[in-house]
Amino acid sequence: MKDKYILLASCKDQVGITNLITGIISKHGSNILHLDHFTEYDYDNSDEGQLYLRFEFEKVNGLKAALESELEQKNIDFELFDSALNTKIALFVSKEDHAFNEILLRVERGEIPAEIVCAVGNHEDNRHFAESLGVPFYYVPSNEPKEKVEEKMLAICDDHEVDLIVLAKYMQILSDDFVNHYKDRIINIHHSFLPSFIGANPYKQAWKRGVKFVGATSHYVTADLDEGPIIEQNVIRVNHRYDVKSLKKIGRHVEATVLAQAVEYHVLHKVIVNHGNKTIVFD
Ligand SMILES: Nc1nc2c(c(=O)[nH]1)N[C@@H](CN(C=O)c1ccc(C(=O)N[C@@H](CCC(=O)O)C(=O)O)cc1)CN2
Repeated sequence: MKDKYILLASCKDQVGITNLITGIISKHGSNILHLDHFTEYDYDNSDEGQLYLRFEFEKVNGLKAALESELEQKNIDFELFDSALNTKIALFVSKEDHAFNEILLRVERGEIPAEIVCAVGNHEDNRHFAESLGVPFYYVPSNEPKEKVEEKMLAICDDHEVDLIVLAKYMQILSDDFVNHYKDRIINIHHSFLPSFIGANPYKQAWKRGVKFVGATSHYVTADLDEGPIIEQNVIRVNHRYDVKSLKKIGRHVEATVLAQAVEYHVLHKVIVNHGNKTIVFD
């Protein structure tokens, strides 16, 4: 497949933006391969809408610079990605392996177009599987002050030029400083259908509540625990016969697939985080 650019753009909704961008692309002789757009009007203030756009188009000399110049002049927020450059992922894990293995295997199979450059664990349990796939595993125990633990993890991520951190059931809360290093570039899998059951032990909370569905939510990580912009969710039916152990068992499959789908959306550059702590996930 030919290399291409992916453009994510957003601005105040107004006539002519799509025409402006398609005009620049076409003027450089590039073929538009995909185009998607969405306009959101505030529920309380229907006067001002926000336009979100996603383009895929052929790489052509001079086009990147021309687009960057024009979009900056027009105060359009944008990110321009080169499909030839794979996202570098750091996988963080504690003890549970289901989400960790799912991401490793999907990248290994080429189903998720990315490169897992390292794994970081606060337990040694998942070292063997990571190293069996050639992924360096760094053991960073969390029995030291959080600041020291995170200093080590940031250094590992810097050394590997990490673009995206994926928390595959990593069960330590990251500090504001750490999260700010990777704004909208840390994806977590929470083992409940948020906003239900935030925090620790969501399956125990769900069992006590007598729910008829359990679920999982993948979201960008912010300083507010489990409150970040939601990328993907799913649920599975349960009933009164499920104890907490059974809920956890059936939930593992949902957690792994929801996280994998969220990571795939991100590395395909299909996600825009809007100002309202929500996401637009393009087709
Ligand atoms: N800054 C953030 N860090 C993390 C988030 C997040 O949303 N923001 N998600 C968690 C994962 N997680 C739920 O999905 C989660 C993990 C652990 C706990 C928790 O309370 N753990 C310990 C305390 C650990 C600590 O103090 O570091 C506990 O059980 O008491 C709650 C939710 C990953 N990090």
